[in-house]
Amino acid sequence: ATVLAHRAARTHVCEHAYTPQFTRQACSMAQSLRYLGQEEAQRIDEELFSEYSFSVDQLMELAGLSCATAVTKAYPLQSLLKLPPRVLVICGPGNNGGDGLVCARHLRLFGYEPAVLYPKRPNKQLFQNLTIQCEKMEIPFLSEMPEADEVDEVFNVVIDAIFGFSFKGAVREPFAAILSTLKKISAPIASVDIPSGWDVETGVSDGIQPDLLVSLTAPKKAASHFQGRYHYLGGRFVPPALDRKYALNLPQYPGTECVLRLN
Ligand SMILES: NC(=O)C1=CN([C@@H]2O[C@H](COP(=O)(O)OP(=O)(O)OC[C@H]3O[C@@H](n4cnc5c(N)ncnc54)[C@H](OP(=O)(O)O)[C@@H]3O)[C@@H](O)[C@H]2O)[C@@H](O)CC1
Ligand SMILES: [K+]
Repeated sequence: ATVLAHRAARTHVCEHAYTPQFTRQACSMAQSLRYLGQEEAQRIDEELFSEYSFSVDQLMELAGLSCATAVTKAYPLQSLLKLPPRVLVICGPGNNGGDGLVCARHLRLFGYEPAVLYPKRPNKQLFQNLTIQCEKMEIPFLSEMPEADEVDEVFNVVIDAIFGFSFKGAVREPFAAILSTLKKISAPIASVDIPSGWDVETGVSDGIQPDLLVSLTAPKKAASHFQGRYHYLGGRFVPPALDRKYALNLPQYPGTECVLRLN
């Protein structure tokens, strides 16, 4: 809780910060950005669809765009050492994987050269559409996970869109082998919503260690264990009433930005 309060104190935009009645610290503590448990994250997700009538496609598009934007800010094209500017996007079987496909498409539009690994594809129209969109953008799909040294040789960044807030239990194949390769690479890992393989609330001690984490809607509790350089908040689609109901205390995004750096 101390870590979270500290992070929030550093990042929260506080309208009372400069008035004499409130010290910056007291005000930030009262309005800390909340880190969500697994069930709460799933409930909010469900409510966005049922009560607020969003479609999955809509929110996934905004989530994936946030991820591509955060990647672009953390690893600008001109800073990349390996050319062409290839990034590997690994997509899992749920909506986190869908965010990854959207992210790949936007990264292509931003000038990167993404390649996608999508080993377990759900039989749903949404994911088929996202796959076709990537193919039409001339994004290659890999047939297998490259070895760790090959990843380091070819790719500047690896996007981890394997599991999100619905992950539970021990990792099953083929993702266990993929995650064990990711633990060996030195290229930076950018995780979408949760570092894959981490318990959504408690994290893990021996898991992958992403360099960038993009928390969508609001950070999940595991994010308090994140040790990487860049933590962004994305998914700028939360209606104010939902923010109030769950006391999310979402910070103000700057201007028209779709991401906000938390640390
Ligand atoms: N409101 C928001 O914030 C929005 C959130 N969005 C995104 O949605 C994400 C949540 O998506 P989600 O609910 O589809 O689940 P997700 O985490 O992708 O994985 C489920 C899949 O993983 C599998 N699986 C589970 N455990 C496993 C294991 N141990 N080992 C192996 N497999 C395992 C499981 O398989 P099953 O158990 O069904 O066999 C299932 O197929 C969220 O994090 C965010 O990125 C945006 O798109 C839109 C707005
Ligand atoms: K992930």
